[in-house]
Amino acid sequence: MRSSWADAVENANSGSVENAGTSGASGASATSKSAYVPPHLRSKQPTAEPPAPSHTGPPSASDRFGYGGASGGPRYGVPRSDYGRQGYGGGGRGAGGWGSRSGGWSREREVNPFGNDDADGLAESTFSEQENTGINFDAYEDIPVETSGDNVPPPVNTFAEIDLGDALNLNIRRCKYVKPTPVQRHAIPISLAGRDLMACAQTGSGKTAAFCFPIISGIMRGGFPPRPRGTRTVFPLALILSPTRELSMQIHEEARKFSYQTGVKVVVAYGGAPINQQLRELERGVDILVATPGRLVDLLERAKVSLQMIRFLALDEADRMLDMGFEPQIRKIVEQMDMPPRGERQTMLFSATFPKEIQRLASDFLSNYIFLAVGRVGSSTDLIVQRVEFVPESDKRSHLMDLLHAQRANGVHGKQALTLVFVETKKGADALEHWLCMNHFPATTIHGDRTQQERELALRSFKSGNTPILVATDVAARGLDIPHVAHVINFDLPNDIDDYVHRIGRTGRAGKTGLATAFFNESNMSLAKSLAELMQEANQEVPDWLTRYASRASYGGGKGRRSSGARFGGRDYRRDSSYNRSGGGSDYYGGGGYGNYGNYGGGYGAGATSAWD
Ligand SMILES: Nc1ncnc2c1ncn2[C@@H]1O[C@H](COP(=O)(O)OP(=O)(O)OP(=O)(O)O)[C@@H](O)[C@H]1O
Repeated sequence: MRSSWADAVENANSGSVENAGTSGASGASATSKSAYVPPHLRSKQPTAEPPAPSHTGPPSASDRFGYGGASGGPRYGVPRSDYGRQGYGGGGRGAGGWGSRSGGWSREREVNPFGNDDADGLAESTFSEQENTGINFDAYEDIPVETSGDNVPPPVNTFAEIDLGDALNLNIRRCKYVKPTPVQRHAIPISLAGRDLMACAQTGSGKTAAFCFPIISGIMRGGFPPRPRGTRTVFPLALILSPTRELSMQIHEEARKFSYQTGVKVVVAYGGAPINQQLRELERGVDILVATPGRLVDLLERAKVSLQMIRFLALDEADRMLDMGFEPQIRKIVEQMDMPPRGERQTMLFSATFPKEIQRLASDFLSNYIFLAVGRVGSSTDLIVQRVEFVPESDKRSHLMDLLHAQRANGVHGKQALTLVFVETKKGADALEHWLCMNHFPATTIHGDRTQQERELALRSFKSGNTPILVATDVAARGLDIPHVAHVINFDLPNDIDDYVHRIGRTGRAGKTGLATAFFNESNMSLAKSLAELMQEANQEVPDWLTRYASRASYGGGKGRRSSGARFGGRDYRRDSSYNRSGGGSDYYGGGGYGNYGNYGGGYGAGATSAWD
């Protein structure tokens, strides 16, 4: 087990903030956590006013930041010619904040997403070598990093090396981020240089900030162009898409922290919540729109949102977004509406897993991109101890009970540690929750058949520890950053090894350690080989019986979802000769086309989208 950057951050902060590195969606401070109200329940702007900002206004695009020359490239230099046709009011707000937007958001009214932090004290200090030397990043020194593409910008070691701007730097400090994580070290300079990026890095390694920082900084750097007047359509400058409502909410919360007092306005839109509230929020002004695909398509079809001013497009969990369930919607949003084409916008794709077939598909959306893999593509972090136990179907409940009893006995003051239990079906989730509650284990569920309000309530109750057991379907498998999840139990294993990687990645985040237990039986044979390989790669103890199952050739490969050998490639598909024979389309090593896309089996059947979105 390694210690790492998050532990080191805590040390550097002298333990003053518990679990500073895992503040995540629920807030960088306890104050922001308790003040949280889910977006769909916000019926009006909060009345509580934050203290007036100590500085006078948002940065000017031209004079505030010392961005080196054409790092943003010609993409954002001049407003596109069609802006003039829309009846723009001319003045706009220039590089100004929301105060100058008619009927809009003013920075003075911006709710402090950090709660009552010591902003003034933080403002006085700057990043310094001294702070960073206290951090043990050695654990990551040997992490394999692969980059490919033309003229890859070099990585940085500190935030101070990159000019993200004063306001954003202050927010980074408020988040207690002392030093960039490995993926941030590489991805941020690449994105700041204006390059398209396909980035793969392990779960919990800070990918959200890796795409948010360049977007926020890029918007500030490029200035806030005037938007059309006389229309209720809104024109965001950046779009961040994610597969689940809860993940979109979390990214929104994070992005709001990062963009606090920068003048950049972040709005979220997702399904299952009243659209009118989201429309009102959008009409108050939006620079960065975080959305789930289904709700966005709805907004686009109603002409409430136009994508014609998009400069930045980020797909979080990009492989999931381009898998069968979402790909048509993503294609519609990116290619068939009014979004500037690739090459004109900057596109960033992030995930912990990136099967080569999906890489090929994703390359349709990218232009002369850089591929970045921090750690092996699709690998799990070795901060998570993985255990696999052979448990026949009929014994699963009693086995779970044993685990939970043991955990409770070992817990502080007999308290149950936060435990996330993954099951395959929504019905199975409800049944298990009921059974757990009957047996005096407080549990709740999150799955696609629950109302959005129930889902959010369940998540809050779990995060707070009031209901320390969350039974979930794959809707909670990706991206959710829940501090203190001690144990992930795969009560039912998924069909696909990448889903397993994401599920167990709900623990062992931000450098913290975690435990993952899987119940394996005959129904999981198709996963044996890839599971054994994954565990081996993450230096885990592989039980002999699993090795034996894995060695049986007939069980290899895993339900045809992945072409064999693709998984642990850990590399850019453009370098793989077998993927280049079809030729055409790609702007690097040939490639193009849809490869094995039609072969995708398992995973998410038709109709899954609505449950996710
Ligand atoms: N530079 C940093 N220093 C300390 N903590 C950080 C830093 N960057 C991010 N974090 C924290 O690490 C945690 C994980 O980050 P994040 O949710 O972005 O991971 P991720 O790579 O997107 O994970 P996943 O693959 O599961 O989506 C968060 O709590 C975040 O606040």
